[in-house]
Amino acid sequence: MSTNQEFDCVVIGAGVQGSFTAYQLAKHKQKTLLLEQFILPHTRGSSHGQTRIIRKAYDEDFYVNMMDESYELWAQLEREAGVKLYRQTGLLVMGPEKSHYYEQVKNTLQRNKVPMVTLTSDNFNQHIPHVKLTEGNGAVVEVTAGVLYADRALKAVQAQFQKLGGVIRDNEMVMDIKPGPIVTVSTSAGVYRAKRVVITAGPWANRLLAHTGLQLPLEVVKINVCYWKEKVPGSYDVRRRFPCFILTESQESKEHIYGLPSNEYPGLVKICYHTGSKADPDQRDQQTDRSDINILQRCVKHCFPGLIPEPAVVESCLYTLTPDRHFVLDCHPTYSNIVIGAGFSGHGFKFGPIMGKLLCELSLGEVPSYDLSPFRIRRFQAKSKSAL
Ligand SMILES: Cc1cc2nc3c(=O)[nH]c(=O)nc-3n(C[C@H](O)[C@H](O)[C@H](O)COP(=O)(O)OP(=O)(O)OC[C@H]3O[C@@H](n4cnc5c(N)ncnc54)[C@H](O)[C@@H]3O)c2cc1C
Ligand SMILES: O=C(O)[C@@H]1CCCCN1
Repeated sequence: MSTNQEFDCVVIGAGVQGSFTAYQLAKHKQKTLLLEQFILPHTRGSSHGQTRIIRKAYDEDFYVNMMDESYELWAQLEREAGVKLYRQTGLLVMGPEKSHYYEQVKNTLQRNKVPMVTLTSDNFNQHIPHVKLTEGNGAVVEVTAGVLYADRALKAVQAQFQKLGGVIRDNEMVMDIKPGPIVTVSTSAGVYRAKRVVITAGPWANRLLAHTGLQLPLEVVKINVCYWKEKVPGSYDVRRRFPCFILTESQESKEHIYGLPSNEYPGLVKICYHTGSKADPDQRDQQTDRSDINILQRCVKHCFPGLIPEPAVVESCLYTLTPDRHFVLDCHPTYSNIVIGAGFSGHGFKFGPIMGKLLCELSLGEVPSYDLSPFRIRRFQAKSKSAL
């Protein structure tokens, strides 16, 4: 393909958000190019890995409402692609009974009539074996939550995008963006012109936005993705209906600790800490701080007696955090034909299908299907530096 072509839309970044956005644009008959700096599939950004949690257990109604449709869109992709992407496991949410966040999650689930079971200290271990419920903690199970097969999902949505006539060019880094009524996108291999551009560059978002004179208050942190060995094989196995879980906070940690049943690596349970240390996305593995792993070890020792409290495998991933941990879904404040999806703050994968739909709507100048006020750039007013 000549590298001097014109498109209706160029999407920059083939993570889960860019891939679903490109897929939605192609569904809307837009001649779309999806650009990715690395050879696909890769493990350098935020969307890689075998599994992610899908849930409605949030403290905000707007996330629960979006998740209603997101589940439907995940099922639609499963049908179109003929692959299984979702496995229901339930989600165990544990947290201090009286803490604001735990109470908010419980109330939001009840208010939105999300199927859930409230456990007590008396019946907890009948439902959830091999886990210790800390004194003073409450526990609810969100029934329809489960596991998304992340790598498989990326492959599926990118394949559907191509089947719809979409073009993916990977191993092609975007080096410059020249805004205008027709945007010029220069890459390591050529120059493209497009009526509209969507920037879904994950941890590299601010690098790209700099070409448009905009910086957002985003912080990139490295996540140590830890897997812990079962003392008795199968104790925490997805086939024994062990659920995903979130421990909202504890003595050891102010941030969530979360995990999934042993699945992708037989006999190993993925348990991570919901933040990490500041990292440069291109130097991720120079960041060697392991204080998060120490927090996880104390939690595993205290709450998961059936696991060896030393990670058997440690992989890594990146979060791009906004100050309020809500996403950025908006048009560029100066160039309305440049749309931004960024700052997914470690919890955006499950929303991929909805993010694709919303970023596509923004790009086409349509009224978004949901109220995007929690996600608009203006909320950072004092913080976003626009040189223009
Ligand atoms: C360990 C971990 C656990 C998580 N758990 C969950 C979970 O259980 N449930 C959930 O819903 N979410 C979860 N998340 C969050 C979720 O994975 C992310 O929010 C989501 O993947 C972000 O996707 P993205 O497309 O914005 O970013 P990315 O996947 O990073 O995609 C951005 C892409 O842009 C490309 N790019 C950047 N710059 C350029 C350029 N100049 N030219 C071309 N391409 C470029 C990058 O190479 C990358 O492929 C987790 C994240 C991590 C790290
Ligand atoms: O988005 C999620 O569901 C997971 C678990 C909770 C912390 C963020 N990542």
